[in-house]
Amino acid sequence: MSDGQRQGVAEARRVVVKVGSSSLTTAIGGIDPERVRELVDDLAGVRLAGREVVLVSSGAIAAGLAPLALKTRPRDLATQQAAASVGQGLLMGHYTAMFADHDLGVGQVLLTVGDVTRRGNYHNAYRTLGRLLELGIVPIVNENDTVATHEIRFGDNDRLAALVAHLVHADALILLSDVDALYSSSPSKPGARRIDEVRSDDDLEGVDISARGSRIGTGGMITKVEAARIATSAGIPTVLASADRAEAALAGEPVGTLFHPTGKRRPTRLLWLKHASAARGELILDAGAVRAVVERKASLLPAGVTGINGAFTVGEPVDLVAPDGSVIGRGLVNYDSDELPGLLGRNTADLAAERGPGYDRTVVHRDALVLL
Ligand SMILES: Nc1ncnc2c1ncn2[C@@H]1O[C@H](COP(=O)(O)OP(=O)(O)O)[C@@H](O)[C@H]1O
Ligand SMILES: N[C@@H](CCC(=O)OP(=O)(O)O)C(=O)O
Repeated sequence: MSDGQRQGVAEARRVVVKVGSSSLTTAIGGIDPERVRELVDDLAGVRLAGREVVLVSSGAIAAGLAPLALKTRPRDLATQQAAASVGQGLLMGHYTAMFADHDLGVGQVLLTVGDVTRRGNYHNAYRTLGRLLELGIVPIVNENDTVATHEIRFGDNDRLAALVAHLVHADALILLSDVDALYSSSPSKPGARRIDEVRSDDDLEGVDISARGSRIGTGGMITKVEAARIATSAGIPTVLASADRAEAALAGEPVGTLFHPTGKRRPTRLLWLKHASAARGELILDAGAVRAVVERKASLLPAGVTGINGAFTVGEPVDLVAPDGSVIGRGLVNYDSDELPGLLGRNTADLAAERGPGYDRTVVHRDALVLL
């Protein structure tokens, strides 16, 4: 079974590979060209063997530190963004030159949460990545750090990579880091045990992933395990391995930790909605609306909404809240928050007769809604 999954990784036609800052930079920050070259050589080999590769690369902020004479990763968002702005170009410069040595072209794709939660932007991102792959280009994805604010940040590229893997219908996700596998506790602790395979959440019980990662990386092991859970829940096998074993991991050799698929592929946009979106507000439902949405999988109509919180516009994610305060789902709302108060509790036919045909629309359509 595990050999089968490794075989699946080896045969994956389309792979998303994520590499962390700590695997691309020197201990004091700044790009380490040798490490970038080793990675590029491995990925180019895979690409030239006919497989499609999407690289999700961190390292923009780390690469921008030295040129700005910063000794450590800045705490404030504006300076992080400035560092990312300087570093992203440097990083792409290295990738462009090094892939060109293999006669391969690269394309930069910078994404924000909104790009993958709003219907139009999401299709756009999907189309662009698909076209780049058709053209034989290696897309290099990062978060668009220079414009992302706290509210609209993914914050970590591990989760972004899992969502990109789902977006491009990847057959495997490879998370490369400075650690060679998942351990039962921080590998620096005595007695930490290597975990070769994770088949379900049960295998993660008692595993301590709380220790902070490298000084250069952001998420540590928490975001990697979360990314693996997102990808495997959507049917994508995931391997966590050391960056210097990229070739072996992609060849399906027994390196790192293999996370087995736990679920099946689901409509892509809804996965984004659940894992990548921060709710911009809340809709408070009455008991009948909760039953309709949860049991009958119906759309939410104005008649079942008793109140709203927050400020949001059409197409943004909102939480659906039951009368007892529990969040039952998340959906993309069809009205602006300032329009809704006058519509609450009203019947759609009456609203349409009174205000015009546009007012017979749902507040959240069932196709744009996930239950939590
Ligand atoms: N249970 C664990 N198993 C493996 N590594 C762990 C664990 N808990 C914490 N870590 C830490 O997570 C680090 C990787 O995270 P991070 O530095 O953010 O990497 P990256 O820059 O590749 O995203 C490892 O170097 C390790 O010290
Ligand atoms: N977008 C940021 C990376 C954020 C991040 O997740 O970093 P890491 O934990 O090193 O994968 C950058 O390029 O610096």
